[in-house]
Amino acid sequence: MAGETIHGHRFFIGFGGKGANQCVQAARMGAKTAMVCKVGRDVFGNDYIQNFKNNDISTGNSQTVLHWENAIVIVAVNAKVLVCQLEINPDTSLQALRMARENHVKTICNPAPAIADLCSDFYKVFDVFCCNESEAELLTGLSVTSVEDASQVGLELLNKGCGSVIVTLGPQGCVVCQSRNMAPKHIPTTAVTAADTTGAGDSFIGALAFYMAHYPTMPLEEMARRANLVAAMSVQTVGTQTSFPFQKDLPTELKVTLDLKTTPLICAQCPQNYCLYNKQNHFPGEFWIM
Ligand SMILES: Nc1ncnc2c1ncn2[C@@H]1O[C@H](COP(=O)(O)OP(=O)(O)OP(=O)(O)O)[C@@H](O)[C@H]1O
Repeated sequence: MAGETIHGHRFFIGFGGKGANQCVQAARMGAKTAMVCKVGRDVFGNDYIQNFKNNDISTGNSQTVLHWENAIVIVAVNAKVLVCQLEINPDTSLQALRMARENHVKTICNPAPAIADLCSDFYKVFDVFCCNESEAELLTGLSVTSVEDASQVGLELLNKGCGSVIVTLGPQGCVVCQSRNMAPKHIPTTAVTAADTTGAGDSFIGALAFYMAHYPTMPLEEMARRANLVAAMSVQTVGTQTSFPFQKDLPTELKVTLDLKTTPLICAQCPQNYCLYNKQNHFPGEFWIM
């Protein structure tokens, strides 16, 4: 009842915010990451920034502020991938996405928390639009309860101007739609025993950002398949950031061996210099540096 004092059984504070979670997951996969944000100049803000540092995330473009004020921050764009959400003023995200595009930086837009009347420009300024079922519903007005529904909203989002769309579907994985191949593709995930699915979407996006940065030529479906598997690992442990796997926890198939980054692996089975990391995931025409 409202106003009633009751006994709690557990108290837990964890770091969050979608952007922060996604950044932490990408960093744990091995990506060089930076977070651009403002936090309050207080104990929570300090701990928040320290958490980024603990995860090897650069905070040089983040600020602690006493009073919330608006400022235009021009960040020299020197990144492979930019990930934006709608947790800040959408105009700011839109501007950042435009700047990234002008500077040939790949972009992921995660329209969360979703707003029904998202400016139509939004659908045109990023490379990948990644949303969950409820966000997809709010943005399109179509209900999403199945793979078929997700395929339908994916196509609807392509009609709004998106180049590539991923709709995540919890234990059913995700659906990928691309304007250059209008057939939606369902990418299932492995069945796991979920302990806590909070933050699964952020783990998925962090992993996706990592693959986009490290394997720019990998097909989006393959990135989504791998991101599914990383997110599936995260749901097996309680907590949000605390459940996100590190590179060392990943099965070999999902790993990038960073010290081999400059050593191309040549595929002996191919007539050309294809790089083969895993025989199951071989994409002719690509040269991967692992
Ligand atoms: N029970 C599960 N089993 C396996 N994988 C899961 C499960 N739940 C989520 N996932 C993985 O996580 C991805 C994102 O999940 P979901 O669609 O639930 O995102 P979300 O609703 O944004 O999550 P959240 O809001 O909790 O961060 C899925 O595409 C899938 O890869």
